[in-house]
Amino acid sequence: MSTNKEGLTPITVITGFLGAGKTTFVNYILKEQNEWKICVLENEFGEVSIDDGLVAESLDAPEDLITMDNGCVCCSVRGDLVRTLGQLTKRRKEFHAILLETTGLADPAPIVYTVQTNSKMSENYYIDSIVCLADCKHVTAHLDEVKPEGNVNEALQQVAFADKILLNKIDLVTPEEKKILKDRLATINKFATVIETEKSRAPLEKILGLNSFNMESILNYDPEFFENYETSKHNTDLVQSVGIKFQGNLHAQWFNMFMMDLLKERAADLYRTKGLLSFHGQGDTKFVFQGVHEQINFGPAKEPWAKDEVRENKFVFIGKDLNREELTKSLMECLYKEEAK
Ligand SMILES: Nc1nc2c(ncn2[C@@H]2O[C@H](COP(=O)(O)OP(=O)(O)OP(=O)(O)O)[C@@H](O)[C@H]2O)c(=O)[nH]1
Repeated sequence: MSTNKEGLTPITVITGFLGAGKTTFVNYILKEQNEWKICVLENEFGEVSIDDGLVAESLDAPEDLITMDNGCVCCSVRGDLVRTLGQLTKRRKEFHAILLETTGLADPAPIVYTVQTNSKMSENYYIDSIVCLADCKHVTAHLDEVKPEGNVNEALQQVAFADKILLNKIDLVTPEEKKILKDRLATINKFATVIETEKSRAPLEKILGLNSFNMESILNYDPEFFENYETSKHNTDLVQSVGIKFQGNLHAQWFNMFMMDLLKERAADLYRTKGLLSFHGQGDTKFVFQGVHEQINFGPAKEPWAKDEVRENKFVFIGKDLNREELTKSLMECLYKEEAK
């Protein structure tokens, strides 16, 4: 490993707004980087956890994935993150690197603050890099969002604090749109290295083990950083997460119609949708559903339903003004019923 912090364990903090490609990036690293033993800390915004299952499929050992589920890591940073990294101290020398995947609504500032100022953290770990995934198609709208007084714009903070910005999903924009976006990002953060990616596939020699985290550029962005970030300043109440779980097989056509109608009306408000689904007539195939606003990916999971696994459909909707009862009712109506043949 090329690091000047011998003896400490490097942490790569992976940030970026909801659906930008963070989990795709973690999975890509786990597949590409075969020589390193990597520990993944996963923190997901959403009442029902789906990403941990998708990351676990790429790991050799299940104990190398630690899920932090006591809320958003930047809000509970002194609790969950400090405790998790504290417990990991005993095992940390087993690992070449730690990947910390934050939620799409996390402000990286309190995380940086804690690792830099908490002696138990700084005696064992250091931040190697803050990598921000930026979804070329949607990041501008999130950067433009005006937040109520006293609340940070998380998308802006994520870009501002990064030393690497992965301009992801370049397949979804024109060269002109990409140029405008690059110029915009440079007005927020002119220090970060920008790497264009599709499916988060950045050359890893440009990402890992470079000790590229730069406190100076952060202080340049926010000279009062150490006074400002003892507590988190984002408000997750502005965005709702509705998690729904139920057993049974879905009717493919009814579910498709439900999703199409929902997106037609609510794509702008629906930041993120995720699901693990069981369909009638599809045998043991487990389906994964991934949506970012109007952009939907749908297909079979890598692993089918296991023999003794309960076939529970799981959905997460993250966005504004979501109605839990309505969503639950509409989804339950998509269940296949014998008499509906
Ligand atoms: N078209 C396109 N889709 C992509 C690209 N990269 C990732 N995706 C898709 O975008 C969706 C979201 O990707 P994730 O990796 O789950 O995003 P995330 O940032 O982890 O999402 P959250 O954890 O919910 O914040 C998935 O359906 C991915 O397959 C890309 O370069 N192009």
